Amino acid sequence: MAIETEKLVYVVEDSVSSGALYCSYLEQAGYQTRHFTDGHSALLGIKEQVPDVLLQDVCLPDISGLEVMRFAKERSDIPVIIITANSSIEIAVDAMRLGGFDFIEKPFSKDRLMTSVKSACEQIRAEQTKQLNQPRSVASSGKPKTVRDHFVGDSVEMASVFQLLESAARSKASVFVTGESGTGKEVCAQALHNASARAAGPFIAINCAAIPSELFESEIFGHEKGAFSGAVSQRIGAAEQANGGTLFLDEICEMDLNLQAKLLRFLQTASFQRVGGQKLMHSDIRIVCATNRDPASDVAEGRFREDLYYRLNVIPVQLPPLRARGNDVVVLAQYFLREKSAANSKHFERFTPEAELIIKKYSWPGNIRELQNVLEKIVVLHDSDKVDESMLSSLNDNIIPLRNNNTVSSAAIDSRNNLQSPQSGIQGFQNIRPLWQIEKEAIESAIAQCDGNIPLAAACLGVSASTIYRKIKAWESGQH
Ligand SMILES: Nc1ncnc2c1ncn2[C@@H]1O[C@H](COP(=O)(O)OP(=O)(O)OP(=O)(O)O)[C@@H](O)[C@H]1O
Repeated sequence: MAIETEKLVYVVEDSVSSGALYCSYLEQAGYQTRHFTDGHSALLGIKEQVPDVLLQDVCLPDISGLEVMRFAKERSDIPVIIITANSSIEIAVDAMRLGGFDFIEKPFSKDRLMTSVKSACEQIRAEQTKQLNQPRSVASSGKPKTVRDHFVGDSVEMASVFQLLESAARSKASVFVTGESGTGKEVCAQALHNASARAAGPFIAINCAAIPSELFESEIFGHEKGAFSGAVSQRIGAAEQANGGTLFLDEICEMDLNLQAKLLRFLQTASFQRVGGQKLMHSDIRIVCATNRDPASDVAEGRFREDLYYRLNVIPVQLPPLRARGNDVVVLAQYFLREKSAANSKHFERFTPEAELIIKKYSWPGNIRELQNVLEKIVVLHDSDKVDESMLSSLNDNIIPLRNNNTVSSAAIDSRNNLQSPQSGIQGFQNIRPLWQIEKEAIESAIAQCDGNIPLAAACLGVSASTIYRKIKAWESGQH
């Protein structure tokens, strides 16, 4: 408490009355404040003394708010909270990408303002603690904690991802992770959380594809006892559980439009009500969301709200597929081989050069999850110190080998393009069944063998449970 009450906050807001109001809220909570009504006087003030936190409007009468932010950040990497009107939200998003800490939209409540400033002060405190502890942690662990610690692989292709995550870790900005299934989107969200000032807080993950739409609101915002039939006791939702930490919303594009509106309101106000509740609750969370779809086309087709997408996509992170990560595939294969070998008391140590070549050439449509599963199977089924070509024969049966790192063989593409619709059948090939039918049967058989346990069936099939839920949904709606 003592640290927060000593903090100096500069308020840069051209409206005299609004600025005075923000200052009075802050002073009531014990912060010291200075109010500037234009950009130039703010620059002079910063030159004289850099504040601990800068709270600033992006639209100023003389210069751009971004210039004030840049000027302050050149002197000291302080948290900058951007105030924005709905019409200037694009500038606010740019400011976040340039290192802003948080942005709040006018009109906002006192609570929204105080939550943001408090969270900025917590970030300062966490950074100070990190700096104090660094010599000790460097000595004990060999290097300070970064997002890279949670990822195996160090390809050039991933370097820009790491850089983006490192800067995102220092703010409260929403992060939108896209990438094919199994590329490590959840690993990414967890890494971001662990490297941020919120690391000591909770990390709550929700899979939007796995929750029936009628339970979704309660899952995120909780409910009061008796709110609906079946609500036998009060339930704390994910938004409340994640207070002070990170809420990871996986498969966000599966979220129902109705709930998207509620999530948007929550992002704008940082407040919500439990289902059936009257009380306005507040929660200070960072949202990380992910999808393996193309969110922009979901927006274009009206399945995803554009305004929500805008707020979530402040820091976009695109995870490259495994086949585009250069030598990472070999590094990851070696890592999983050692890990699975130790877990199964086996003695695998390496790959033969031929096996390594197959691993490099395979397209890995299931990405890292598939690689992990293939190696686990090999370790369980064989006893040796090396993985050879024969152990990877299942890959040869099922794959379209890559000509080079990123492109599928053009002969394979040509033959696909020449196919007629599977239902129509091609003369002389009636025994060949559509792939979706075979896939559906394989999935249904796995679910039956696992007594209806979809996550277990998904694990056995080497895909995520959300992939199965998505396919079931598609079959139900007559798509495949
Ligand atoms: N760089 C990495 N290093 C080590 N393990 C990884 C890495 N990336 C992913 N994994 C592992 O691969 C598996 C899949 O990762 P994750 O669940 O994060 O993928 P995803 O992209 O979220 O998948 P989906 O879209 O299907 O939900 C997990 O077991 C994860 O631990």
